[in-house]
Amino acid sequence: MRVLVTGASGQLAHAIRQVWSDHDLVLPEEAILDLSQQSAIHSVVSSVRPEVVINCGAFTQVDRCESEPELAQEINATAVGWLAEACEAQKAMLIQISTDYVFDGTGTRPYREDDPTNPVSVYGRTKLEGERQAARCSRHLIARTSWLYDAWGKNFLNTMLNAAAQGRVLRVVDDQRGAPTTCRALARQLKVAAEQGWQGLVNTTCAGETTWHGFAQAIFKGRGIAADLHPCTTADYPTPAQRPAYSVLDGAHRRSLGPDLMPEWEAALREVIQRPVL
Ligand SMILES: NC(=O)C1=CN([C@@H]2O[C@H](COP(=O)(O)OP(=O)(O)OC[C@H]3O[C@@H](n4cnc5c(N)ncnc54)[C@H](OP(=O)(O)O)[C@@H]3O)[C@@H](O)[C@H]2O)C=CC1
Ligand SMILES: Cc1cn([C@H]2C[C@H](O)[C@@H](COP(=O)(O)OP(=O)(O)O[C@H]3O[C@@H](C)C(=O)[C@@H](O)[C@H]3O)O2)c(=O)[nH]c1=O
Repeated sequence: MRVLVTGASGQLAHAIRQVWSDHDLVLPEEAILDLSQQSAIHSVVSSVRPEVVINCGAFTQVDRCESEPELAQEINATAVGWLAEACEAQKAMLIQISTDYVFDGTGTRPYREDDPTNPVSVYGRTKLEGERQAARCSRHLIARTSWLYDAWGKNFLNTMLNAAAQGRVLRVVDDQRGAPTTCRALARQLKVAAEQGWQGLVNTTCAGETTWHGFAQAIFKGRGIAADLHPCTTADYPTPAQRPAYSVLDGAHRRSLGPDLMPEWEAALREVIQRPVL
C-alpha cells in the first residue's frame, strides 16, 4: 500500500517507518507537510495519492497546550478536518491517533469506545475534536492509545532516564492510572488494522495498568538503575494541565476485530530495554 505519514519527526512516525517498511511509505518533513497549512495538506495528499494516511502529527505538549490553545486547536483538530477532506477526495483511508486524555478519569473500570468523553485539558479537548474531524472521512480508523513511549523520542521513559542520569531526586505521581504503550506495538497493530481494513473507533493500548510511579519503578528496575525515586500525589506535583486520574482503555472491541498484537505493558517495556533499536 502507498502510505503517507504526517508528523514524520515524532516517536510514533519513527516506529511506523521501521515496522511498515514492506509498504510504500512517504514521510514528508514538516517543511513540506506543515499541518497548519491547508494548501500543503491538499497538495501533498493529491500528489502522493496514498491509499492510507496515518496522522502522527500533533501538538503533544500537554502543559503547553494550556497556554497555546489556538495552536493546539489548529494542529490537533482543524488540520485533521483538512486531512479528512483531502483523504475523502482521494478515497484514502485516514488513520487518526487519539488519546486516553479525552476522558476525565472519574471512571472505575476500563473505558470502552462508547463511554462518554469529558476531557479536562486543552490537549484532550482538541484531540477529541480531532476525532470528530477524522470521522468526516468515510474510510477512517481512530485509534485511541495512551502513555506512548519507546527507546527513542521525547517521552516519559527518556525523561526518567535523563533525570536519573543527572542524579536528580524524582517525585512521581502514584495516583494517576493508565497503560504505558510502546510505539512499536501500536505500529504493529495499526499495520494489521490497515491491511484488514478496520474502521471506526478502536482502543489500542498495551494490556494491564499501572501508575506513572509504577511505570518509573519498572523502567529503573528493568535498566538496573538505583534511582532516587519517590511516590507523590497529583496535588504534590502541580502542572498547568489537569490529567485524568484513571484512563485505562478497554481492548475488548479491538480483540473482536482481529489479531491482538498489543502485549502486556511489562512485556512491552522489556522488549524496549532488550532491543532499543528496531
Ligand atoms: N505521546 C503520547 O503519550 C500519546 C500520543 N498520542 C497521539 O499519538 C500521535 C503521535 O504522538 P507522538 O509520536 O507521541 O508525538 P510526538 O510529539 O513525538 O510527534 C508529533 C509530531 O508532530 C509534529 N508536528 C507538530 N506540529 C506540526 C505541524 N504543524 N506540521 C507537521 N508536524 C507537526 C511534531 O513536530 P515538532 O516536534 O517539531 O513540533 C512531532 O514530530 C499524536 O496524535 C498524539 O496526540 C496519543 C496518546 C498518547
Ligand atoms: C516528569 C514528571 C512527571 N510527573 C507526572 C506529571 C504527569 O501527571 C505524569 C506524566 O507526565 P508527562 O508530562 O511526562 O506525561 P503527559 O504529557 O501527561 O503524557 C501524556 O501525553 C499525551 C500526549 C497523551 O496523549 C497521554 O496519553 C499521555 O501520555 O507524571 C511526575 O509526577 N514527576 C515527574 O518528574
